[in-house]
Amino acid sequence: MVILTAASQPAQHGLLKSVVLPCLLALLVVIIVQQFRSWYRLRHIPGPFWASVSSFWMVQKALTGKLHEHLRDISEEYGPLVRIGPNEVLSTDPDVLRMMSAVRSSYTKGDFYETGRICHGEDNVVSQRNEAEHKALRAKMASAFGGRENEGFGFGAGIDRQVTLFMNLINDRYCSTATEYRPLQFFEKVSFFTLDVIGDISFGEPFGYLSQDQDLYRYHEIHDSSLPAMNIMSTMPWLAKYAQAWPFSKFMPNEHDQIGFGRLMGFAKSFVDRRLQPGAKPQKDMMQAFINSGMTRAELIQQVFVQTIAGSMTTATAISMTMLCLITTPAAYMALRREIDDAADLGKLSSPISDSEAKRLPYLQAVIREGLRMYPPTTGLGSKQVPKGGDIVNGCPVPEGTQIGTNYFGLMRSKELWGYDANVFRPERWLEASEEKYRFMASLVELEFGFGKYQCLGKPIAMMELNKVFVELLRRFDFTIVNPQTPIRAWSAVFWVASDFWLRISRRADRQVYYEKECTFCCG
Ligand code: HEM
Repeated sequence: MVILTAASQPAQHGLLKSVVLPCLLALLVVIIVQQFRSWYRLRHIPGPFWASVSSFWMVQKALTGKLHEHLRDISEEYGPLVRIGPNEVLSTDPDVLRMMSAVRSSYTKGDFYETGRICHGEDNVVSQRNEAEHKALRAKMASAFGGRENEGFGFGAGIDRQVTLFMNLINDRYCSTATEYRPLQFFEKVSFFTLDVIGDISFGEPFGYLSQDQDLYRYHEIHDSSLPAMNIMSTMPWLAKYAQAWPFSKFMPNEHDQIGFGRLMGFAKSFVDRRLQPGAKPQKDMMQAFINSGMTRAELIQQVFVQTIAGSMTTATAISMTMLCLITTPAAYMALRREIDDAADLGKLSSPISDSEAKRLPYLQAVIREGLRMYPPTTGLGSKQVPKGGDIVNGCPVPEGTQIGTNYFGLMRSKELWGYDANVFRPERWLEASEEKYRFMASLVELEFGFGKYQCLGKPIAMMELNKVFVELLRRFDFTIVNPQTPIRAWSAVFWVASDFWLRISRRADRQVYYEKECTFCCG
């Protein structure tokens, strides 16, 4: 036995020397050549060295939850076109962003959008990278997002119902007094509101977050805990393909789960099947408009996910972060409250305020735009792919296949575009601007919703929610931050993940009129 082992050692050595080592060496050479070629392709685009040779630079920054800040810093250091990965560059030039997404642009959605696929093998409007199919799908969705389909149905009515429920929830459960302390985690309740708006206008009834006042199916908990993985995949989108394939797909949410995204899948399938049943009564909601425009069962199911995920946390972020800015900027807070009170005293405000009334309040409009500017709700790169033949961007040749991403946070905090006080929440900047400058600034903030052929379809819905919610909050309540040293915990992972935004809320002593109504919650 001993003799045999000893005899086999030289043979093993020989095998190692003649086959394994040369193979390893060849592999190493291939990797080095590949790395060199990938570095060489974009060598002329400035950026941090480690980012030019490996994706780990971005992964490491993403893991800090502050990728948006790191990207802003390097844009300031290197200019409008920066290399952030072996095949990835970052643009914070608004003209380049518009050019890439323009309706006739030959740029396409980049690898980043692989992470927008929710079910293995099924694309949705976000993840669909085939231009013709994306265009066809958007066309089918247009009438529903226009809000005009189905007589008597519009987004306004649904948002009004949910805004009223939201105000009632605060009034009945979370108003503190001298003898009672009832703090509220504002971000959580706002996301209950935005989810129920989506349920109401899309599926004909709210999910029930506001009426039950709890994180149904642990949706938020699971949403928040799944974002870090999505964040990493968004910096290395090829990972998404593996994560969605066997055996990893076994660990993905599935429709039989009782909680989280899996629960949403189960809901989506059974909801769509109910609506497609022969003889099902047509409803007055977006889903009906999707059905009427000929969307297939698979497309409808995917749309339930997109609607719920894309439409809820984004708007919840815009509302929460703007409230944070308002409460911590007393001059702005009081100016907005004065505008609301004056309009109410003159009988110019319905309850809830209508969209057109809100558009006539200049300070409110300034606050909404300034809030969006301070904290753009999406922080993902949203990379687009350079078309065949390459392109010249900011004077730099960029070869075909390169991924050009953006960072709205960097764009909105650019001192070059916004001035030396770009980091300050100052709604007055909108009122001081000339008409031309206002239009320019507004067009920059609108970029946060994407542009052209990829522009956010839900923008009118989000804007209507923003137009209503601040007025209804400020006309009724006073707000105090519970933890002045850390008012909120927020980090970015494609979207924002926020928690611990604790507020003490009390009824305004000088405006009693809104409380003379039935209590919806505690009194049943
Ligand atoms: C403040 C709130 C919101 C912001 C900032 C926002 C932002 C965005 C952005 C940046 C995109 C991607 C653009 C691109 O790919 O270049 C997008 C796409 C999309 N959003 Fe929104 N969104 C918001 C609210 C909503 C709402 C409320 C809904 C639906 C009810 C919605 C539905 C969609 C859909 C369906 C797409 C895919 C469009 C496509 O790929 O053609 N969004 N949004």
